[in-house]
Amino acid sequence: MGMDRIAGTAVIDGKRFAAELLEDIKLRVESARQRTGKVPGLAVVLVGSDPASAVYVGSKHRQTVAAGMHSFKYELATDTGQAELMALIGRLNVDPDVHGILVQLPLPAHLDAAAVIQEINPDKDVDGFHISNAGRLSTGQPALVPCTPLGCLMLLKDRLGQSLSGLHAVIIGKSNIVGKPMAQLLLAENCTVTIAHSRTKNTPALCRAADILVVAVGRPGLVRGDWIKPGAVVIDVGINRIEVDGKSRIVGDVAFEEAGHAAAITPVPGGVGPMTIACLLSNTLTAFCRLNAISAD
Ligand SMILES: Nc1nc2c(c(=O)[nH]1)N[C@@H](CN(C=O)c1ccc(C(=O)N[C@@H](CCC(=O)O)C(=O)O)cc1)CN2
Repeated sequence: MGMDRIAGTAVIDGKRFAAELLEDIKLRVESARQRTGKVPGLAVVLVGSDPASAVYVGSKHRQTVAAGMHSFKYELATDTGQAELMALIGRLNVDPDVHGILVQLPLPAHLDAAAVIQEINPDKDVDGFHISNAGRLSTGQPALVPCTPLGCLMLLKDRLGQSLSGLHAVIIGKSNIVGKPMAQLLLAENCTVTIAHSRTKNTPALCRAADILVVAVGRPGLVRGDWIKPGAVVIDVGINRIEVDGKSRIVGDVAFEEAGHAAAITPVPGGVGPMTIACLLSNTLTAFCRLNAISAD
């Protein structure tokens, strides 16, 4: 995978990696279609009018179609009730043309997001958020894995070679959709894993010992340059929208311009974000193949 450099640091081109992955997925979708006569279908449910969510759902729809899959988009009003949303999921669970289901997060505050996630058939849970998939991941069983951590792992393995064994990985953030599954994935790679969070007292010191640093907090520029161990690989999951000179831009959780002594770092935008969507399509193909009892190759 191609990488540019800032000073001595390689910039990990997640956008390019994701594009290459999507080309591979497109070929595998066509192979699956030839073998089964069916096309993988992804259902995306958007509730409300959050602008960022609308951008991401639009991108998921376009890339699903570009990969040769069927995309089913459901746009529900902000005041949609819990029962109505649960009923839609129930219909999608048994729809033979739907192999992947996701409900875009965050949901409006009146909705019980945990219950919504639990309503999804685990075999169609292409976000990998269902308790069944989270439990399978934590116990080393085959599971649908959350898209962002899966994409981060792909970038790390591409950068560090296929073995991460023995490396010290520090993850800042303990969310169910990134931090916790990221820790499980790196533990499965035989990393020594530390999870730091808002109550951790010595986060900068922990980071300075990290060979791999994954930051998933949602605070712009939280990680300063002197938190980064020389030669470390930094994965910035942050997507923070800020105003600079009256213009809106997206920045990560790491002070990118201070990370010159890292061996490599993902940019924001153009790093982890595109991998999230590529891994969603990979998960949808995986779910399709399992539901149709064929190999994913
Ligand atoms: N049901 C889910 N909801 C959310 C998830 C998820 O995995 N499943 N993750 C995030 C949002 N997200 C996907 O939904 C996502 C975020 C960012 C990107 C991305 O490509 N970002 C670009 C910049 C795009 C922009 O201009 O904002 C980049 O980083 O280069 C893709 C998907 C929360 N919700």
